[in-house]
Amino acid sequence: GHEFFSSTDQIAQLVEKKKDLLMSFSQYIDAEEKNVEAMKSVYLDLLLSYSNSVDPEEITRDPVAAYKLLRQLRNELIHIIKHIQPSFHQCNEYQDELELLEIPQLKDLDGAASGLIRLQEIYKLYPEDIMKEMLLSADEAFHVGLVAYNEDKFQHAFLWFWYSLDKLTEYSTTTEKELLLYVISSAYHFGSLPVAIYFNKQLLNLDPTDYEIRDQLNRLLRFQRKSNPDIFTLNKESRSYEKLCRGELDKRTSKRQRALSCRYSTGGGNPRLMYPPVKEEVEWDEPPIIRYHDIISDREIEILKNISRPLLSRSEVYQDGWDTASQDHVSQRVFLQDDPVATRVSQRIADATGLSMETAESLLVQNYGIGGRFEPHYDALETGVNDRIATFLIYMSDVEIGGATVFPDIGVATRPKKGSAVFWYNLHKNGELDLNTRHAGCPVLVGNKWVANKWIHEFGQEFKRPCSLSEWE
Ligand SMILES: O=C(O)CCC(=O)C(=O)O
Ligand SMILES: [Fe+2]
Repeated sequence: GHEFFSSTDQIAQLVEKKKDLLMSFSQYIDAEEKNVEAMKSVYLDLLLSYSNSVDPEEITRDPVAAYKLLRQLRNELIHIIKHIQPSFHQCNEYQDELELLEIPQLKDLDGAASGLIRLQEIYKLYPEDIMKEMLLSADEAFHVGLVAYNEDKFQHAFLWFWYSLDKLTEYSTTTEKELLLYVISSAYHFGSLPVAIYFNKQLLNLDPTDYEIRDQLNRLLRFQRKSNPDIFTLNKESRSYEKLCRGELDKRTSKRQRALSCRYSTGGGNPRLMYPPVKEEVEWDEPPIIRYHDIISDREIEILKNISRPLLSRSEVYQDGWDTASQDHVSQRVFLQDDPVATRVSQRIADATGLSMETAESLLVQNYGIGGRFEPHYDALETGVNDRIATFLIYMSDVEIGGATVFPDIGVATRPKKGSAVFWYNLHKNGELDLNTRHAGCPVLVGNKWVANKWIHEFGQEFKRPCSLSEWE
């Protein structure tokens, strides 16, 4: 290396070097200045779009708008980070903030698209029906189509690709050729050769010299069968769970329901219920499903939601020996421990049901996602000892469309009503699982769904709900 003190010429050269460096320095400043200008304009754009935006809770009522917002936010956040990352080393304070900032991942977008597809299946909706309030762009619809395609839901995929084709503009990232290829493949997969052939001809028109596409067309023509299946029969399988979610099949419209009652209860003279008494409504008789109206105030709900918000995490179900996030249960939840409002609510549940909360689980607050749902299940864990004897399910929001709690085996659907709760026993008096208590949370079509569960256990109820050896109770 250089040794500067032993030669004066080396010192002289250093002066030259300083001149070069100053030059580079000045160029660097120019570049930084340009960068700052660019950042300022990006910043102003983003700021403008932020101040223009409406209440996010209002947007997420509509699943399509929620999907769009999630995509847009992901892109914008990436954009911001790309701009400020190079300056990391200069501003240490931002480093922490950036690391804390969690950006939606691609799997979030896929999950959101999957939610839209599930809504379509259950509520029998075409893309146009589900986009009543908000339209998707060609690229957005293409992505939803791809997710459906990867889930082997080719009819839905077809409809989204077809829609996307219609919405294509010069600004779209996806191309007509790519879309047509997917349209053809989807039609082929759900068994409609005439449709596949029709679109293959259209594709060939784009470039009549494309041999691969001509080959594919010839192959399809050879395959062509006489049958002409109806491509518009969406989701033929109609499980009673899904029918109930759509509001079909609810047995309670019958005479049997009219015989059900509504009353004010003071819990057998419980002083805490004398004023105000709880409003009890029998939603179903066998097994009894009781609705308690005005069991929690709007203010209490706001408090519970606010403490839960930062703590929510993806619900997991026990599967193959692991707790895993599942497509069957798209929501986020948190058990609230040691919270004064939760404790007050717990006391009210004890008063209303006459059961002990000593062995109950902490209050579980849940918020559902896009197409959020909970597929049919039992709340009882079938542990044999100290199982979940009963469920107290509090509705912390109204849901405009969808989101009912349904009991497919008895044909009952209970609608969310803010401030009310439904209560039922999961176990017979002999401790056996009551098979009629299988239930599900329907996908939310429009609205935000918040619920809170209190799972009450067997221990401590011996004198409050006497056991019985009878098989019928
Ligand atoms: O959200 C609902 O309606 C049902 C929730 C549920 O069944 C549960 O959390 O166990
Ligand atoms: Fe449940």
